[in-house]
Amino acid sequence: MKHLIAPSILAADFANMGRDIQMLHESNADWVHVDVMDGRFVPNISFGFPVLKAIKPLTDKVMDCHLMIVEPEKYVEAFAAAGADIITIHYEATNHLHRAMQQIKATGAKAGVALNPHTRVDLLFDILEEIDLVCLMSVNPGFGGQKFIYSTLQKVRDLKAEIERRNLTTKIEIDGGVGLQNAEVLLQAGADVLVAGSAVFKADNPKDMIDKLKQVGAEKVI
Ligand SMILES: O=C(CO)[C@@H](O)[C@H](O)COP(=O)(O)O
Repeated sequence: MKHLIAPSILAADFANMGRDIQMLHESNADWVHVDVMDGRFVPNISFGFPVLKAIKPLTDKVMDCHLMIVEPEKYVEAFAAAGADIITIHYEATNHLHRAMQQIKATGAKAGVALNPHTRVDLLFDILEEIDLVCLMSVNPGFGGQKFIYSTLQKVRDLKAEIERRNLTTKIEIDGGVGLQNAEVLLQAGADVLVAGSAVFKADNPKDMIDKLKQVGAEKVI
């Protein structure tokens, strides 16, 4: 499968969000990555489902919602109703991951799990069949513009090997510090989706940067 690019609107200009979504709509981006932060699970507050609801009608791109919030189960239906196509919750934020995956899928959305940099990928293996997307955090969640944590690479390889061994369709998404400097090595390790915030929105030409990230075409070898 050709890899997908999901620009993170955490790095967009919040005063011109409509303009930035229009830019993504016209671009070759595959998904729009929506980072929801509550000031409790992470030490930052971004935006919630009212913003998702406002941007949803502006594009038909997949809305990839990453909930960095405590008690995510309380808000799954609200995010689905606001237009989330993928709802990703944190492993570290729930005691009932299997049930939460079922809850998300019951809304019609795809179900994702995000792992903080310190959380082992094998903790997901018992319920991997239930997970549509694993988002491996390659920075500590909460802020854009951080440095990529290189130990993520081995996690990508280990997870990819397990997904292929079991012939599953679970996608691997990498989130944090991703750009042209590490896209190729991430794809070689087995990544399917690259989230890029600063790399896209701080570029002189964001649409060109999206094209460049899409063109990184390494053969996947594990
Ligand atoms: O979830 C997060 C941060 O918590 C990410 O989605 C960042 O928004 C990615 O930003 P860059 O590292 O690409 O600037």
